[in-house]
Amino acid sequence: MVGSGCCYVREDRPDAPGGQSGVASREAERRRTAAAVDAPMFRTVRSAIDFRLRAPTFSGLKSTDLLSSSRFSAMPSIISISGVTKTYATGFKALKEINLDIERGEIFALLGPNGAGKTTLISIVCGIVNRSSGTVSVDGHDISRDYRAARSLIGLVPQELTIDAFESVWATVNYSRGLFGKPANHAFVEKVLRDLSLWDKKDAKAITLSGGMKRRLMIAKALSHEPRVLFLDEPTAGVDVELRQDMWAMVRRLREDGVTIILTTHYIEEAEAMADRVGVINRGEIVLVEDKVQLMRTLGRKRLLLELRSPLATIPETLSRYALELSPDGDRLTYTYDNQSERPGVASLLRDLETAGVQFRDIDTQNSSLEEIFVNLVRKGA
Ligand SMILES: Nc1ncnc2c1ncn2[C@@H]1O[C@H](COP(=O)(O)OP(=O)(O)OP(=O)(O)O)[C@@H](O)[C@H]1O
Repeated sequence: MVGSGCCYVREDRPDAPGGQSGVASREAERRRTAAAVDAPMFRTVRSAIDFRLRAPTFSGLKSTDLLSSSRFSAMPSIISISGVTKTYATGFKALKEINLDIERGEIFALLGPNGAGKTTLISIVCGIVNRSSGTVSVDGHDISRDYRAARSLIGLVPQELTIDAFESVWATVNYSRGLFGKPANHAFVEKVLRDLSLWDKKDAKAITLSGGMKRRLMIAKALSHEPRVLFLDEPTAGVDVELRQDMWAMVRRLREDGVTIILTTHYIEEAEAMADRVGVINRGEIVLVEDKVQLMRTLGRKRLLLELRSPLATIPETLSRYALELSPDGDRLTYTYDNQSERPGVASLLRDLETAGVQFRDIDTQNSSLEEIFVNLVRKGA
């Protein structure tokens, strides 16, 4: 998970043994943040902003599919990641030559199994982790040479809660805005709190908020300095279904306001519900970047379910070319086919069923979910 960022450093809790007072704690956070924002550039690298779509090729897709899949390709990318690698001090290669462009105004879901490198990649873009090689730019600002400008465009919502328990909602968000050197703007902060349904809690101390409200407060904090890009690391981990849907709606509203959103999630349904594009990372490599709708069309499978009038003991020999599955009770036949497959079609199956004397009382089709596609991709790359 994304760890504590430069502006989300873990605060010393006043209630912790030996903890600081709220004021001292805020002062410590201010100093740490200022130090991080002023930190000398990690390394000077030549900016290599490349506005071409650089989706990696995937065996199941034609390059034309990839090129045509981007609804945003006419606009310059807001984040451009080029040849980024990361080798940790242990010698572990967490990222291997990552090339990825995030398009302006999109919701991009970065999916991958545990340890795939999602957090490492996000942390590099946010300037929390140093890359070993490669370049990253945010809206044209190189994250090394132009760190302040790049960082000020980014809001980061880490998975861990990093809020001062004894501070009010109002103070938390206004203070966070100040950390980025932005002048006070109470009207803006009010709008953020209203949009996140936190306005009636503005005077409440963070400790009195529910888990879901705390999570929304983290988002308000991340939005306080009016970033153009919002990173959400597992935004709905441990959040109930109703709140999850509220958060999805909120993220969509942010996108309508022109904020680009990059989200990591283990809930594939979340990516399916929200993302414009999906990137899959596995073992430090991006194995796929694709428009979600296109992905589901191209890699998705369909299933034809036939409820039989009378159970079958075995599948008739004349139907063997269809690779049908018979349910254990013999009541149902399932025919799975790729959307783009050259296998015999449904019409010929229905004809052959009739010839074989197999009658059915109901028929249904199902599309495979993004989850199935994801599991297949990760398994292939394993
Ligand atoms: N500081 C570190 N030193 C050495 N290895 C690290 C360090 N941080 C992360 N790694 C390793 O790098 C790999 C990628 O970790 P990362 O946290 O980026 O994965 P992730 O995709 O975010 O995983 P998860 O979904 O579990 O959060 C993992 O194998 C992890 O153990």
